[in-house]
Amino acid sequence: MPRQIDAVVLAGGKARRMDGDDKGLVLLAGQPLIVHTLNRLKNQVTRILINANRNGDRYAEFGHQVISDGNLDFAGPLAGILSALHHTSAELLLVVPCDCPQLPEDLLPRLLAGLEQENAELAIACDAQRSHPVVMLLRTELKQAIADYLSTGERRVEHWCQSRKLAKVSFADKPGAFTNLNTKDELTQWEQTNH
Ligand SMILES: Nc1nc2c(ncn2[C@@H]2O[C@H](COP(=O)(O)OP(=O)(O)OP(=O)(O)O)[C@@H](O)[C@H]2O)c(=O)[nH]1
Repeated sequence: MPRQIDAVVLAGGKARRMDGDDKGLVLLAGQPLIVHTLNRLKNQVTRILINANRNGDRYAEFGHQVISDGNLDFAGPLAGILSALHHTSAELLLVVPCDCPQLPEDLLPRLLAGLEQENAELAIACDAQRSHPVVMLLRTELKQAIADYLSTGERRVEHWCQSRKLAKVSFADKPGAFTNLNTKDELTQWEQTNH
C-alpha cells in the first residue's frame, strides 16, 4: 500500500522583518506568497495543512485545513510542526515554510529517497550553501520527541534536527530553490528578477 504523506505549510511566525505583516498573505506578483508555495506542493501530496496563528479565515480561502499552534503560539517552527503532528494520521509529514516560492516540484520524492536510503527519522533539504531545516520530511512517530524537546523550553529547530537520525538531501542542482522572502525589499527584488 502506498504510504500516506501529509504536508504542512508553516505560516505561523511573527514576520518581524516583513514589518509584522502576515508573511503568507503579502502579495508577490499579484498573489499571496503562500499561494506560490501551495502551487509547488499541490501535485506532491494529497493533503495539505496550513499552520497559521492569525488571519485563519483568510487562509481558509485557499481550500486547505488551517491549524494554529494552540497554547504554544509563536514558540517557533517546531511548535507549528508539533501542531501539524496532532492533526495527521499519516506516516510521514512534509514540512515547508510559506515564504519559498520556488520550492522544487520533486521535493517530496527526493526527501523520501534520502530518508529511506539512510533509514533516517527525518530528512532535511540542503543546497550548495546550507541546510534548510524547515524544509523537511519527518516520521510522524517523532511527535512525542518534539513535545518533550519543547517542554524543556528549547526552541531551536536545527538543534533538534541534529539530535535525531538525520539525512541531508542535496538540491545543489537547483540553485535558488529555497530562496525565502523575509522583507518587502526581497519581495520587490524577486518580482524584478522573475517577471
Ligand atoms: N507555527 C509557527 N511557525 C513559525 C513560528 N516562527 C516561525 N515560523 C515559521 O517558520 C518559517 C521560518 O520562519 P522565519 O522566517 O525564521 O520567522 P518569521 O517569524 O516568519 O519571520 P521573522 O520574524 O522576520 O524572523 C516561516 O514559515 C514561519 O511562518 C512560530 O512561532 N510558529
